Amino acid sequence: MADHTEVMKGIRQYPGVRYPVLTPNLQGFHRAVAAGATEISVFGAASESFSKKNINCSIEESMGKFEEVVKSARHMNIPARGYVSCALGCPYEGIITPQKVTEVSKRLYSMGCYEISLGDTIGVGTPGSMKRMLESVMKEIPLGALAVHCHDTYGQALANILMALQMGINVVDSAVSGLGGCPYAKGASGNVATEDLIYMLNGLGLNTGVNLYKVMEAGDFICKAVNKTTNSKVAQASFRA
Ligand SMILES: CC(C)(COP(=O)([O-])OP(=O)([O-])OC[C@H]1O[C@@H](n2cnc3c(N)ncnc32)[C@H](O)[C@@H]1OP(=O)([O-])[O-])[C@@H](O)C(=O)NCCC(=O)NCCSC(=O)C[C@@](C)(O)CC(=O)[O-]
Repeated sequence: MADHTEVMKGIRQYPGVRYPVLTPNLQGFHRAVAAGATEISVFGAASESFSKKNINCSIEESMGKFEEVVKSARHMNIPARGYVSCALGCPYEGIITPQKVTEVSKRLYSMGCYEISLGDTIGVGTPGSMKRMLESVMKEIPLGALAVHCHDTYGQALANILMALQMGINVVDSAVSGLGGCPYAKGASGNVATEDLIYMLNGLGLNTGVNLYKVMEAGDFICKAVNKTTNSKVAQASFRA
């Protein structure tokens, strides 16, 4: 968390692009706003153990902190997004019930988060568990306020996303080259690669407005910059060709 001020100051922000900043508490919120953030995100979990490991507080304590952040954001007309980590499984507790995910999602939505991103943080989900979890959450939160955030540790991300799309979800988080991953979810790989997601959506005839080739260029650039190899199958296949 400590360097997000530098990141915010270092990026060139384009109109029409959203740059939400992770702010788990008021301190982070004020720092993010001072650095020019125009959207923020609070990030809770459906697992007590992960909440304590990731943000050093219980789920209940985190809700108190998030309420302060979201209230301050609303006063400043800054949109607030909410994440629920471990929505399909926890590295410490294993299976997480859809009811628990729904309970945490409802808390975030009712405090004022405009969208709830349901995170399969360690990528253990399958289309079956994604379906069961979404069936539960969708009973309590409008479809238009839901997103999915799938890590690809077990190679299930695109299948899980397809299940979510077929159930009406139309906001999907991804990361170029499949970079990322949570430092407190041991062994978790990055989010689904944006290149692979765009390739699948294009194949479904869904217009994302995103240029796949430009994403691949960006992926190639950032992998070289951080000395990583891409996790994108589309990029690997395309660069081999
Ligand atoms: C939340 C804390 C800071 C609590 O950490 P803490 O130790 O309970 O906080 P504290 O209030 O005792 O402060 C400790 C130090 O952190 C500083 N501090 C306090 N708050 C902030 C802040 N907001 N931004 C920057 N610095 C902060 C504070 O100033 C102090 O600095 P010191 O005086 O020791 O120099 C810590 O647990 C933390 O940084 N957690 C985040 C870890 C992380 O980056 N996790 C990955 C995020 S992505 C994710 O969670 C999953 C997601 C969203 O991607 C979806 C999914 O895949 O599931």
